[in-house]
Amino acid sequence: MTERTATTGTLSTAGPVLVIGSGLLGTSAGLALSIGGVPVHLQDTSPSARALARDLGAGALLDDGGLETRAPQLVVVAVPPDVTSDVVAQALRDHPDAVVTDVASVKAVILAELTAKVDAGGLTAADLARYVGSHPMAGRERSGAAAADADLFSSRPWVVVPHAGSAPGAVARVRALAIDLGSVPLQMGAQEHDDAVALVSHVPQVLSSLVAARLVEADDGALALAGQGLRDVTRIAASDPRLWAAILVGNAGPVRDQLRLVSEDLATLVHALDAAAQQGPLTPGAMAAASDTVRRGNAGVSRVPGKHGGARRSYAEVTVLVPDSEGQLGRLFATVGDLGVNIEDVTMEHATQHRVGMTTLSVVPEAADRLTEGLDARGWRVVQA
Ligand SMILES: NC(=O)c1ccc[n+]([C@@H]2O[C@H](COP(=O)([O-])OP(=O)(O)OC[C@H]3O[C@@H](n4cnc5c(N)ncnc54)[C@H](O)[C@@H]3O)[C@@H](O)[C@H]2O)c1
Ligand SMILES: O=C(O)C(=O)C[C@]1(C(=O)O)C=C[C@@H](O)C=C1
Repeated sequence: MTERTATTGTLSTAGPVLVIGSGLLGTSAGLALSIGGVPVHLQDTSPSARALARDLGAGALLDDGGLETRAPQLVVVAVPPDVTSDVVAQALRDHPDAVVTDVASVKAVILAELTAKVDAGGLTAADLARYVGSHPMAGRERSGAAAADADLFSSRPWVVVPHAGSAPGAVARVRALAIDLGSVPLQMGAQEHDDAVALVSHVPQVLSSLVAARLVEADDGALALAGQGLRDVTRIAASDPRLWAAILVGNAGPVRDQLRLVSEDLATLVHALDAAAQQGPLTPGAMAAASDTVRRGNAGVSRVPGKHGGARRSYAEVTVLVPDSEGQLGRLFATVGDLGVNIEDVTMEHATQHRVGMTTLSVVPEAADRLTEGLDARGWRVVQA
């Protein structure tokens, strides 16, 4: 977690802000707002979750007394998607002067549930005008306050999802929150959002989980060969099953549609590999189908935006063998800094049998030779590509 001290009055969000749900997202938002000098109140059905968020510096608790007495101006609901509409509706009723947003990963189902509450008389249309859904495209595979980070939202897209009746002032306040937390706000309708995240977030989660699930009964011998490819594909397979079950069923139609397309592609490849397995690798069509799978993936991955949401830039990679002991990685980074080179990205692969890590530094191509020579001259073992 990032250690930063509070600064007063640097954000445009007016407090107090009430954060309901003090897990990963709520605590991260509470930390960033508190550091920016905005008073934050925390609520959570779990006493231990809210106490942990308070102890980490994300805000104050009702249980402790001494809360800022002014009513909240903004409520941020950061609870699982399946309970979000109930919590949003209660917040709209309890805090009649506040704008209410939620950060759930699905949007259309929550808006439909809130609209149904208006139709049933449990909420007024004027209440609903103060609600603007949102979704920061930032997170990680761990849940709870302990994984929170004040910089979680930094440079990430934050989708602001107004509905037809949202008050313009409410939309502006949610956009301001996104900017205050370091994000880049984008505006979309609920269904447009859900279709987009099915493709870029929900299906990747399913496929990562399915690949990792194949490992459950794998031999230890096979697992000992695991390299960076497997680690890259399975990082998000460690995500919370309860949260993701609610996300997947909450966006069932768009996720099903994307998975059907993936499953058609998979069936084509399986068919070609079946022919190669039975009739030999050079059986007509097999190479074409295999290469097409990877080639279409190349075309897709080249469209994934790079760092800070900009166009993906090609970096040169310099791989260095780093002894797996205290301070070695810090020493490597310090040497790279002394050489005047900026590290754009870094990945580590641990050799399973030796106490050494392969550290791959991504740098701008112009710096690669200087870095390689400089590290070599200072005794680092640079692995030639
Ligand atoms: N995890 C991610 O990467 C990520 C990213 C973007 C958005 N989101 C969305 O943010 C929301 C929160 O996710 P998270 O990862 O912080 O989950 P989390 O499990 O870390 O935290 C959720 C918190 O909500 C509390 N809670 C549950 N029901 C409640 C209720 N009725 N009232 C008050 N508190 C309640 C839980 O006790 C828990 O502390 C979800 O809707 C999720 O879809 C998650
Ligand atoms: O980086 C991760 O670990 C995430 O899963 C983050 C991620 C994503 O898919 O980008 C996951 C779900 C959220 O709704 C938003 C962000």
